[in-house]
Amino acid sequence: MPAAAYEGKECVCQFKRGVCDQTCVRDMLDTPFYIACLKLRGRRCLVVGGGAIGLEKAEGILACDGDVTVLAPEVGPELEELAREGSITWERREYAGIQDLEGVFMVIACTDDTDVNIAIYEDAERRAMLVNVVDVPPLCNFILPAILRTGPLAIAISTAGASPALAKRMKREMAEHFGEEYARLAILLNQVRGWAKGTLPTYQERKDFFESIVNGDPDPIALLRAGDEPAVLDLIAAAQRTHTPATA
Ligand SMILES: C[C@@]1(CC(=O)O)c2cc3[nH]c(cc4nc(cc5[nH]c(cc(n2)[C@H]1CCC(=O)O)[C@@](C)(CC(=O)O)[C@@H]5CCC(=O)O)C(CC(=O)O)=C4CCC(=O)O)c(CCC(=O)O)c3CC(=O)O
Ligand SMILES: NC(=O)C1=CN([C@@H]2O[C@H](COP(=O)(O)OP(=O)(O)OC[C@H]3O[C@@H](n4cnc5c(N)ncnc54)[C@H](O)[C@@H]3O)[C@@H](O)[C@H]2O)C=CC1
Repeated sequence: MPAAAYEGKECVCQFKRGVCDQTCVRDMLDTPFYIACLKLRGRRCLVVGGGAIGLEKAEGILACDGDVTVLAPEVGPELEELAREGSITWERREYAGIQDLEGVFMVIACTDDTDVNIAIYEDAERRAMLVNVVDVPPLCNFILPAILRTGPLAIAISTAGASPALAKRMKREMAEHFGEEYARLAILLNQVRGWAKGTLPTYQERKDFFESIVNGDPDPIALLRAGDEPAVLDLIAAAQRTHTPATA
């Protein structure tokens, strides 16, 4: 929806309530986002709200080995099952204040109560921690991109909130271009990282080694696409021979 379409309408983000003045729409496109990959394994992540959106967020965090607590008086059957099997912790009550954020790395708020969502955002900001209130840009200090995952590869697409629908389309199109062969090549190259670090003394030499394979002739991606993994292993072995220092 073009920004002008918000004018004079009830505020979509519900933060300011009342009529939208487009502040958050403008702010988002003016915000340079710092893109990072978070390690959630073993970290406490709190999802407040246990509806369809809460489930989606809990599953996303679980897929990254985060330690998920869902805080909500009512949850859907899937979350109930995840709690029963011990995959998540369900605290069956309402959000009670900043003490609920103690020891928590990241909080995602998806209740259907705007006042609660605002309180969570403000408490989290007071603690300088990560907070995302789903679909409410002014109540997020990080936003979630659309992600295409294949093995160790993750391609994240953000439109800075301009159009999540477009991010989803781009994800589909990326999937057609970047298939399994890229993930396989990443894995094969990871297997020689130890060798490279132990054998090639400088960053420049390691860079030259990896780039000679990735951008090599024959093209390793084309070889993998043709199902010829042995040829890629040969390519890697040949690069190892070429790049090994004479004294090593
Ligand atoms: C800012 C952000 C904050 C955040 O939530 O993190 C945000 C905000 C808002 N989303 C809205 C709408 C929709 N969001 C989706 C879907 C996704 N939204 C996601 C992220 C983000 N959404 C962050 C920015 C991402 C970026 O950088 O582009 C994705 C990528 C990731 C995820 O959520 O995990 C996930 C796709 C995942 C996937 O499938 O891969 C769909 C489509 C659908 O539901 O299928 C629609 C309807 C179509 C449309 O609007 O485009 C609205 C208007 C609400 C309204 O109109 O009421 C707002 C608020 C506003 O615009 O004011
Ligand atoms: N369902 C959808 O497709 C979309 C929903 N949204 C928005 O995301 C939010 C969540 O959506 P749903 O999961 O569908 O909502 P829902 O109504 O199914 O779930 C709301 C959850 O919040 C919990 N909750 C309410 N007050 C609470 C409190 N004080 N403390 C802790 N938990 C509390 C409820 O117990 C429930 O588990 C809503 O604001 C909705 O407008 C946004 C985009 C799409």
